[in-house]
Amino acid sequence: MSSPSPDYTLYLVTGRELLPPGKDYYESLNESLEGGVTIVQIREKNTDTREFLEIAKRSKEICHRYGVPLLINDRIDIALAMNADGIHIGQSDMPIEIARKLLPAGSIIGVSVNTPAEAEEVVKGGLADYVGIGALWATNSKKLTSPVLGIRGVGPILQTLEKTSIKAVAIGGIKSSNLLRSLHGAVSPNGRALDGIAVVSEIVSSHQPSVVAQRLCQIIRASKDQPFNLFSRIYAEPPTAQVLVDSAAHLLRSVKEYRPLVHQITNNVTINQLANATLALGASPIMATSPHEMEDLAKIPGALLINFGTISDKEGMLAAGHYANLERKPIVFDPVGIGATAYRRTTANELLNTWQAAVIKGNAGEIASLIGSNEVKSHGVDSLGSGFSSPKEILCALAKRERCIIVMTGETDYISDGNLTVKLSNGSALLGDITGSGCLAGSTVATFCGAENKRSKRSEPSSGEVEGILAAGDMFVGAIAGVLTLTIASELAAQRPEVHGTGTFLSALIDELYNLTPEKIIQRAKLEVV
Ligand SMILES: Cc1ncc(COP(=O)(O)OP(=O)(O)O)c(N)n1
Ligand SMILES: Cc1nc(C(=O)O)sc1CCOP(=O)(O)O
Ligand SMILES: [Mg+2]
Repeated sequence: MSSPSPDYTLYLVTGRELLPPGKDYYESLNESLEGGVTIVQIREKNTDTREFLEIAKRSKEICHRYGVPLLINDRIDIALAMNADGIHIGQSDMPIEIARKLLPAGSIIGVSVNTPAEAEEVVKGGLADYVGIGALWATNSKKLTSPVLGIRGVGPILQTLEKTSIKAVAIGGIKSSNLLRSLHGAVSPNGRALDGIAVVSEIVSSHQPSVVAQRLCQIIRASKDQPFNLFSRIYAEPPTAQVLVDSAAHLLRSVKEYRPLVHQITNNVTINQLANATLALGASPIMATSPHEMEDLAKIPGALLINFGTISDKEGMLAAGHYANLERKPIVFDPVGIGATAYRRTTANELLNTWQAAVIKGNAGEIASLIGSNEVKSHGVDSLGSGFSSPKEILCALAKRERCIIVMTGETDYISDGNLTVKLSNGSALLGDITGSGCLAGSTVATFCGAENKRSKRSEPSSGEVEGILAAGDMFVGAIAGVLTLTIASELAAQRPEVHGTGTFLSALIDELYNLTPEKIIQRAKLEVV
């Protein structure tokens, strides 16, 4: 019977050159294992064979005290000489066919991959136990010969493994600070996630490797326990339209109770409108853009809206999103006009590669550009035509790929978390005649996501439960609430006798947001689960 597959959860690759001054290597290894490291690879790039062999033998003794397998990097001779549990080889190392022949049956063999094609080769060969996918982020611990993948580069590689038993770890620049982002985003479109994370410097360079290892393990195990979509609360059974409307309507009370700070990096066309809409709902807007204050700002409870209408603050957007993920604040991303220019598309990719959005909101043209569909065209920041023939299919696919809630605004609005999709039919035609109605939707969605985040953290869950979630709370309901409040307020505004055009409509709209109540939302909401 073949030996059980190793636990790849927390994969330590050693690097003695990175030890803190005075820290003994064997002590550090022992503490790392105490902290929860589940598999170890000895990586010695500039060590004489005799010394490497000695280190490998002693390391194996220590690892086996914890029942942890010990692998050797590159050097099959060393692995054979000290009867290692396996080896890790890269694309330019000993071919796996020869390694498999030389090593005892049952040895663990891992292969580095940087592209789906390399992963497909591994799958075709059928000889590897796992792949090391890297480099995920930039790293100083190895001179890279292949491009840094970024989060969005891992999914397609995992997709090639979907129907196999080959395990996968990611490696390269993974720290406690980007671990949740890495775990959440590194998933194939069909939900195949990583089996573990490989680190060198985050553990080796620490004076307290057991503390670091323990925390990394806690986060990795918690995120493995989380359902596919880490944002929307997984319902015992699919909620009815009425349950969703009631939840969304009553979230208005949380906005007024918690007055969440809604940090909005937006464009100079609509900034004043968005700030007033946020205030009208009872929340507190801050429109800061400097990257230098994002770390502090992210600590203040609430949510972050990133609307790249004028993309004049990219550095601020990158920093704000990074710290919002760290502080587990929901991020609403509005890729305004993404279909209009190549620069917008590459910037959106860069932003989404750096941080994980809780909600992505766009019109049909922007959604089409994000998912790479030609069915709907963009015209500048607007969308052309009557929309998708199957909006639910498009939104579910995008939600699964981006691992977040997708909001598509238009004459009819759609919201999906990849499993559940709702259609919302409220709204006055005058919304389409004023500037920034789409931007307003992003702002109201961020306002309610911020309130929901605050509400759901009211009773701090056990740390394990929060660890695995990037932004606590039901962002699906937050998104529904944001769209419903804006569209229902627009209907009420359009009916007011003093409204004779877009100018009076806009001020009436802010008034109606100010006077909105849960009852009005429940009474007027036109929402159906599709
Ligand atoms: C787990 C894991 N993944 C990738 C690597 C890199 O291996 P390789 O490409 O052979 O590069 P070197 O480590 O040999 O420089 C790894 N070692 N471990
Ligand atoms: C050993 C190794 N292999 C990589 C790859 O991309 O294959 S990146 C890497 C070094 C990872 O070190 P750190 O965790 O300190 O960034
Ligand atoms: Mg190698």
